[in-house]
Amino acid sequence: MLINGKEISKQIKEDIKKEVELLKEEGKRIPCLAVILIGEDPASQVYVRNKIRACEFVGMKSMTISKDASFTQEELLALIDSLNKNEEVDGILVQLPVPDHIDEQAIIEAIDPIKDVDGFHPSNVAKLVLNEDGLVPCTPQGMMCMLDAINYDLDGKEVVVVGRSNIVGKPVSLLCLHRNATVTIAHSHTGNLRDVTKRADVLIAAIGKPKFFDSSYVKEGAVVLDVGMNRDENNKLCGDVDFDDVVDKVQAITPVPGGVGPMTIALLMSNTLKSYKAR
Ligand SMILES: Nc1nc(=O)c2c([nH]1)NC[C@@H]1CN(c3ccc(C(=O)N[C@@H](CCC(=O)O)C(=O)O)cc3)C=[N+]21
Repeated sequence: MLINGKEISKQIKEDIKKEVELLKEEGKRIPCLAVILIGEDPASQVYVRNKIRACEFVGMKSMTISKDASFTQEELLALIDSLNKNEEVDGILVQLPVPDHIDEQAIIEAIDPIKDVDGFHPSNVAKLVLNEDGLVPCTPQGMMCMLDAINYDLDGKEVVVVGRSNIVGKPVSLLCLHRNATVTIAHSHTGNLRDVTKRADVLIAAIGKPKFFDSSYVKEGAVVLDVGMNRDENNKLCGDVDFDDVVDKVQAITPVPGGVGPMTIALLMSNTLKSYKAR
């Protein structure tokens, strides 16, 4: 079974669109997302454009603030401060990665946690660890929605997450744990990775290596969620999973493109609406 992220994300955005339309009918203020892009990375420009397009689809306002790569950390902190204070702005997203001369963690911590639609601020991270209500990173949330879409119950299941980033690996592990899965986090220092991943009822691939996981890494009947966003030898978009090799062995799998990526954007809209309501 193919888990169609494009379709599931469309449904989520349709629901948000209805909520925003209701706000408009009631004469209320419209939710607004501010996206900051530093530098000219072409991939980042594509993602930011997709985010703005999603705002238009759901009827939200958006602000794109593009600065060239020489923009300083002090200037960026001042910009974030002004957006924190701007009553019209509900969500603030600084597109990552930022140039080397900017301290990423300092930027994340400068964003008002109530406007932190990425869910990367330490106070939102703490809430996630404690299973309290807060803003949760978009990609991990999107993956939970994909499991919900196929009615997959994580309770008692073995989940193996490969990758330990703050953006994907760690938060998705916590979400699975909170649904009573047995969670293993594997990474570049894991010995016998194949032995670990072959135990997985749910395999979450988030290492950034094109087509790394072939069928020898996957248990028969597993569910595979592919977070990879890579280019293959023909410069075609591909995931961390060798889709063609794995597809016949699994219960369900997410494609790339059209899988986790579109879900990330839909959940960004959802987080922006959540920030709006909280404010
Ligand atoms: N502060 C911050 N927040 C992020 O959420 C964030 C970020 N920085 N930096 C970069 C990564 C990457 N990311 C993607 C979102 C959507 C697609 C997406 O829509 N992908 C399409 C294909 C897009 C294409 O054609 O290239 C798909 O998979 O079907 C991909 C990648 C968000 N990120």
